[in-house]
Amino acid sequence: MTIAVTGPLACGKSTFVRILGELGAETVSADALVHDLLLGDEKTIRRIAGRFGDGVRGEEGGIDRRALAGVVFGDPEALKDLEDILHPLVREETDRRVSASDAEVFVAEIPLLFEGERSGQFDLTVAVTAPEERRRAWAAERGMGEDQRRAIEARQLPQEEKARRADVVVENDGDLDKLRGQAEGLFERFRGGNGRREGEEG
Ligand SMILES: CC(C)(COP(=O)(O)OP(=O)(O)OC[C@H]1O[C@@H](n2cnc3c(N)ncnc32)[C@H](O)[C@@H]1O)[C@@H](O)C(=O)NCCC(=O)NCCS
Ligand SMILES: Nc1ncnc2c1ncn2[C@@H]1O[C@H](COP(=O)(O)OP(=O)(O)OP(=O)(O)O)[C@@H](O)[C@H]1O
Repeated sequence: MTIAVTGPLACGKSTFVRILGELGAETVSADALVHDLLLGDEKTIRRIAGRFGDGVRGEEGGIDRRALAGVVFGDPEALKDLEDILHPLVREETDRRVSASDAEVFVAEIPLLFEGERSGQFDLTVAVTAPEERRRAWAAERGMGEDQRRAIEARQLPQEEKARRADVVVENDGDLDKLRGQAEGLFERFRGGNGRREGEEG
């Protein structure tokens, strides 16, 4: 069974997917694939430095993500150019991993799942949501400025809309033990190939 997990900025998607991985799912993250490309894929690094200048190069030869974030979050045209470079590569690698997998449960974390119209490729879609003030606090904790947070949110559908489109909604409104319990409950359903239960919240 293939499952796509999405959700807004700092809602706990990666944590939820990590728990599913610990329970036995094979997992992939679009954000992590991007980070790998920016760290070590020479061709991609050259294209991005060519478009955005050597100021976005890091000291170790890869791209400095913080510098690049400063350039693209807040400039929709620049962000689109970056997405045009990265999204086809991320899509290709995700598809390759799904096809190569023989795992009973395969989980892909895709922040722009519904914005990119990719949801039909998966057996089931899950949206993780969290109270807004909590998401803001988590974003601030990781050093993200208000302007950057707003720019990212402007590029994404509101979390209510993501939740409306998803087959299953996981409300991350408690502690980590609660989230683990939610993941365990869903994983048991996924394993039976029985994730889709219309209208029910996870
Ligand atoms: C700008 C970059 C270098 C910043 O890296 P950094 O490590 O600082 O942030 P990170 O990648 O963790 O992203 C922070 C948050 O923004 C979200 N986000 C990232 N890119 C986008 C985007 N194009 N549109 C909307 N949200 C985005 C992420 O899902 C995450 O929630 C990086 O996010 C990037 O290259 N983004 C463009 C590629 C992309 O669209 N990625 C989204 C998944 S494919
Ligand atoms: N239920 C929870 N209780 C306590 N902390 C949590 C909970 N869920 C997530 N967190 C913490 O909140 C932060 C954000 O979570 P996480 O990185 O999983 O979110 P994300 O949606 O993947 O973020 P991003 O949008 O940056 O990719 C992390 O520090 C994580 O440990």
